[in-house]
Amino acid sequence: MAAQEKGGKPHDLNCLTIAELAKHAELRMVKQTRDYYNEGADSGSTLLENSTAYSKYRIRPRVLRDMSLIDTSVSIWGARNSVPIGVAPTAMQCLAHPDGEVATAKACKEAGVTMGLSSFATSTLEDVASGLNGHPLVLQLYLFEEREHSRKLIQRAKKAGYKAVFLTVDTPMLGRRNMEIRNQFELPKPYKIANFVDDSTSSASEMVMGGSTPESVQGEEKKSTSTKGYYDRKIRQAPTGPITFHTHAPNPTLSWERDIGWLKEQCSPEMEVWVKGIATAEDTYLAVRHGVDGIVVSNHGGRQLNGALATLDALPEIVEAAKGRIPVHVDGGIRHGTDVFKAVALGADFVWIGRPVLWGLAYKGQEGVELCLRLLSDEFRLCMGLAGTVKVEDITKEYLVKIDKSGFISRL
Ligand SMILES: Cc1cc2nc3c(=O)[nH]c(=O)nc-3n(C[C@H](O)[C@H](O)[C@H](O)COP(=O)(O)O)c2cc1C
Ligand SMILES: CC(C)CC(=O)C(=O)O
Repeated sequence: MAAQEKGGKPHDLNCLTIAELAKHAELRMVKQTRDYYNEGADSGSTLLENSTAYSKYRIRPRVLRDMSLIDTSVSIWGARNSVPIGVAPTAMQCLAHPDGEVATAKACKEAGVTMGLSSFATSTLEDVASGLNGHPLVLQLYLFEEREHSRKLIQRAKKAGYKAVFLTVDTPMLGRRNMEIRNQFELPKPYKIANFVDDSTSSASEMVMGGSTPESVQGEEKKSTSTKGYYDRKIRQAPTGPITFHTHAPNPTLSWERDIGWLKEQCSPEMEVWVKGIATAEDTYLAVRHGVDGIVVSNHGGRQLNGALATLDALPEIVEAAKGRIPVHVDGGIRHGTDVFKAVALGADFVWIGRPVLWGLAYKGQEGVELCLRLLSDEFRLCMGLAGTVKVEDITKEYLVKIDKSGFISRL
């Protein structure tokens, strides 16, 4: 069902909001995928609070300003992004739709937004980049203990024209996701963790989750062809989380001192180095001191440390600590154009969207991702217009108030 929106693409009358998109997607995903995509760690309280934090703020709209020429775009990595919104890296998108990350990338190009590709994508980074003609892409990295895997991946990303790497720093071990454990998550055939399929240093193309017990580690041993060192590692990793993925396991040894310098050397000069998963002012100072190019305030969509602060609540101290020296992006719980406005008003330069994109992909492949991005972009544009802001730079904390539990309203 479709109706023509004035001057734009047709509305999908079955799906006018991200909440409706989530419902459509739910019907199209098998249980294992739905649980993997939608779950948070432990009780899911951080997952929930990432979204509800937005309702603590209300907008102070200004009126009688000429709103006929609104510019929602921002500059990022030398290109114009149509809105301050990017697609966050999320693993294994072929679970949502057979076209997976390639469809997401095409939708991003169509919408004029940047895409983040997960290291654990089910499409190769080259397939995702091909045909995008320089449209900005960033590669999310898990820096493995075996540096060779990461080094190769970085070289490939440089060659394919990726603009930056996002080192994920909130995952020294995997958060506890109980539904994954219960479902004994397994990446179904024929899908592969595509970036490592041809990696001769390991056999990292299969993935099993849900194995936090020594028994399930043993279970996977039967499926694997890897070396003894690999099993040693898995056994060492096993009690720390519900996920095991061959030699490419979460790396508990990551540190500012040893790893950031190494990563910068590997990426320089073609790609910037960002860290994704910053949640405090203290780590923001360290990020600046270690020369990273930017940070993403993130708690991994509530999938890692449950009980961590909602990202919107963490944002102000981080913006203050960064003092404009490096860009500050944020993700987590963004489901409305007004959420994007509020995050920008609190000092974020840019926001990233995770699950809604997966829902779009599950709903209608590339078309569904385009729909997701269009809904958020249209809502953001409308919010800017109704709040009285013509350019993204106009959106400041002057446009927000905070409302506490008893209804007390304070200016920021
Ligand atoms: C299914 C799923 C897979 C994810 N995979 C990765 C990943 O491979 N690497 C990473 O850094 N973050 C990953 N994330 C976290 C996202 O990049 C992002 O931080 C989070 O989804 C933002 O929250 P939102 O889903 O509420 O928008 C994943 C999130 C989901 C939901
Ligand atoms: C393969 C996983 C480690 C991907 C991830 O980051 C996630 O599921 O949150």
